[in-house]
Amino acid sequence: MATVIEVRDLEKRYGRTVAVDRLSFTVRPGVVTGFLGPNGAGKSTTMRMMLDLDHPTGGHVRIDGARYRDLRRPLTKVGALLEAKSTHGGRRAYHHLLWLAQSNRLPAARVAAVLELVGLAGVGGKRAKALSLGMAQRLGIAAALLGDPPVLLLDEPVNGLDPEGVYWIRGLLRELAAQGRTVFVSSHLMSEMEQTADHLVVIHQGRLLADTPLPQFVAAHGSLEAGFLALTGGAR
Ligand SMILES: Nc1ncnc2c1ncn2[C@@H]1O[C@H](COP(=O)(O)OP(=O)(O)OP(=O)(O)O)[C@@H](O)[C@H]1O
Repeated sequence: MATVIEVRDLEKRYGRTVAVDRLSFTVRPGVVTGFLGPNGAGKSTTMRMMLDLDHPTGGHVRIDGARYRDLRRPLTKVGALLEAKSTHGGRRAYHHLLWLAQSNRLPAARVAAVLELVGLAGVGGKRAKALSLGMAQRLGIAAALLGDPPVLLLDEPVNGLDPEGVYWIRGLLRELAAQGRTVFVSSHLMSEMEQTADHLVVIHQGRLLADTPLPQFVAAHGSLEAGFLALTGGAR
């Protein structure tokens, strides 16, 4: 269950744009690690490279020493939420998950279990295009949990959730971490991170600004917001 993700000297250039600039950090099990940075900081690019969806121009990511693409049954090792609205619009929520389960040799019973877990038990028959953004986020989280993976990578999972949904996901992330999973969650919402994360990885313009336990970060800067603004130059 205890899986470590190592990001080493990771770099991604798009022409002259350096989206990710020699980034190194380690994501550890049993805690929620918040991946924080302003819009355009390079969070999504980093997460795509963690999942081998994008090729680094330098450095690498290892999940318990392996590249994502070399994992034998990826859904049972790493669950990910990137684009909540990437589901085929005409497909019903239940069938979307069933297709994922069957194509990954996961028991069909997991589908009902994860729909229940994310609070979508009543709407499994709805087509994806009929789901609100909040429901689509929940469906994406259900897909991430399908293989009962020790690692969860979630890109802005709070987007589109109402206050009840935000409260729910906070509890879910804490529970997943308490189970010993490695939980890596990106956000540009500081107040949300302050209430959810145990550990922070802060980036700006593709570079690492901080890699520290949240309480230490807050103690050093007064608040997460003050520290974040000071580090990213927003307070100037
Ligand atoms: N496919 C691409 N081609 C060119 N530039 C890109 C591409 N993808 C990302 N970028 C650039 O790389 C930088 C980092 O983008 P990225 O989407 O990773 O940031 P982010 O931290 O996830 O931002 P947000 O919070 O807005 O999603 C930005 O300058 C962006 O314009």
